[in-house]
Amino acid sequence: MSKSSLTLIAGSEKTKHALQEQLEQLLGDFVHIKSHAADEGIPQTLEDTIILYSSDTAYTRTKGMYSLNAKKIIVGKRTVHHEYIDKLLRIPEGSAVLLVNDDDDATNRLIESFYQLGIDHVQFIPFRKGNLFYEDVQIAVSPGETHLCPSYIKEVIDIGVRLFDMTTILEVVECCGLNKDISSKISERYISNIIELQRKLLDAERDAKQMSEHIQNVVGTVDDGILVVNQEGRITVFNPRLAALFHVVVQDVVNKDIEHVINCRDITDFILNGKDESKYFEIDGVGVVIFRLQMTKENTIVATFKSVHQAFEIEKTAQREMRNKGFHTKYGFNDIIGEHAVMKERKRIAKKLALSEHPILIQGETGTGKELFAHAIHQHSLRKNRPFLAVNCSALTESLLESELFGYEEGTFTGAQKGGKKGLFELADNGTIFLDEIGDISLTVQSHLLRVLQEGEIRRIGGGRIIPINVRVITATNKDLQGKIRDGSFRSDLFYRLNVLNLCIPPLIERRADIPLLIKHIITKSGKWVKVEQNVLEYFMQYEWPGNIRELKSTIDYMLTVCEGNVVTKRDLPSMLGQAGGSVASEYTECESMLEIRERAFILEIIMQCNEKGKAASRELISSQSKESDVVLSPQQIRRRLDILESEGFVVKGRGRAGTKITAAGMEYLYFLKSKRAVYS
Ligand SMILES: Nc1ncnc2c1ncn2[C@@H]1O[C@H](COP(=O)(O)OP(=O)(O)OP(=O)(O)O)[C@@H](O)[C@H]1O
Repeated sequence: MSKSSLTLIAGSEKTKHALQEQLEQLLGDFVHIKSHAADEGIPQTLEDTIILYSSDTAYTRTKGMYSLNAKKIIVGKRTVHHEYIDKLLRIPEGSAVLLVNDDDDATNRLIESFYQLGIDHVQFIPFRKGNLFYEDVQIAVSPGETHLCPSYIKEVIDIGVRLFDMTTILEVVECCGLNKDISSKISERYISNIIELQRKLLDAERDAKQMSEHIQNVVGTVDDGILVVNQEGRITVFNPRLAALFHVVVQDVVNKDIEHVINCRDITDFILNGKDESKYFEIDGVGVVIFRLQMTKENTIVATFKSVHQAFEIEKTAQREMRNKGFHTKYGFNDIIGEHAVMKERKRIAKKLALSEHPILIQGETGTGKELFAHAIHQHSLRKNRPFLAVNCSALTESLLESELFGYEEGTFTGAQKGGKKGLFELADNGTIFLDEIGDISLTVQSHLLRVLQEGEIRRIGGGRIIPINVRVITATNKDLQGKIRDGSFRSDLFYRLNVLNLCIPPLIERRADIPLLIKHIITKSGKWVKVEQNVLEYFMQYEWPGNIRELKSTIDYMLTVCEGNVVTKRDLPSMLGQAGGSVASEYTECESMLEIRERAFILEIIMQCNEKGKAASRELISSQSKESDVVLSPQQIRRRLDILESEGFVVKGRGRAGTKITAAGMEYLYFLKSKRAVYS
């Protein structure tokens, strides 16, 4: 079959090329195509099977210029090149868009065809020659006539030459008398171009989806709660951390109105309309600071929820750094929780005592916070920038305590450090020394200490050199010192030296109203976002707390470790609560001494902390941490103790680098040891 023939007549050369290319691509295999542009001049005689005009304008502009002999004349209809539709759809909704073409009629027709194509999210304004300013217009669109655009317009989208639409192509196919197979092949070619665009759009959509999933995953790993709301107050981002805080499921809250999800007016008001950058809130007893950021360009608000615990952690790291450089206090009066009138009064008095230079004796039951007060007093004193050194007198043997306190000269005893060692009194010079459990020191150490206090100078063990010292002494005990004086185990002259100022800390049962506050404080510091069931609280309010706040703290720590989900229930109570001072000890092998209790508790505590962080608890790690505590243990000593703990079923030792793990029985035992330690006397 011989090829049909077609002549294309276009207005401009540029249009001619673009349309010739389109026709070649679609019909070139079956139709012979020639083309002319009015710009270049058209032959006097045009003779062909089909004469195809690029547009109405091309037809009316050229029709008298030549003699015409054709079987069929077609005036083509054109539409936006599919590749540009995507660009047009990306113009922000509601924008005013100037449509620039070289002919007013063509401009109007183009606008009409845009609307018909469904590109109606913007408002098209027709360009008129001679009118160079269009108010509020920042974007222009032009089918290849961009040189006509007013120069102030920032963004010009060139949609290129528009191509023949499907109906024009089908009309040509019909006139050429091509068989069905060929005509369907041609329409498939036309459609495949559109499918290609669709594919690109799908690719872009998939990329965007992947990117959004990636961002979701990143947001999911962040330790802070993240919330984003759009201008209508609907939630667009709500990360899992936040879902845990509000006890909701992420999928259920995205796209919901923020006020339906967070039903605390103060919080939603702050997020939506707050003037400050950040604000503190309590959400189900958890202290958080919300930081808000208004993203004006995107019309969204981003709120980050930071746990107060993190702030504590940062502070702790900073304090650790400080301590590495010198010896500093860890706590101030603000760390002592207690709103009960007696506590308030004790804090007021302690602040006054802090400012004097005299020794202070702090008395109170075990775990009432005596050490905490000692720290706070130093921090409030004029010596606050000088060292603060604490020593637990009951944890050391007599000779070790002496050498720790007063130091020794080189060669004093086997194993003594080369060059001798400074004692804590020397190290604390111009600062404060805190002697905890002073009631437990031997008569020998008592007389040594008395001499130091009377003379204001020390002599290292094994040395003759006198070293003047300027140290303020704070002591603490849970023992009845007067009773000890009566039975001759404590020197009265030392007592009067130490007890110049006296502070008595009340036990927890005398200030039960502080229990909820303390619970909240302990949970917040643990970093867990959980709630405590009302009946647990009621139980806590009735319990005697012989180990005071230390016992309360270790009970809550235990419950936080074993509880499931976000609520601490009565099920999580340690089975031994209330029996700490009672007969339960018979369940476990009796510890020989307070030191053994401390050692076992220390080792188990470190293992539990490591396990919680997913780290391996090696002997070396436990040993190195022990150096910073009041139980110093070598890796060999730890090995022996771990063997015993394993034989008792409290730990499981891993091979190689796996480290040791605490068992559930071990956790209960740890709790028991802590409470035992608390009531031990
Ligand atoms: N008022 C309080 N506010 C917050 N935490 C407290 C308070 N009192 C005690 N604690 C916490 O309880 C635990 C025991 O406190 P501390 O060691 O100061 O007690 P203590 O009276 O010195 O005990 P002991 O007589 O056994 O040496 C610590 O973890 C401490 O931080």
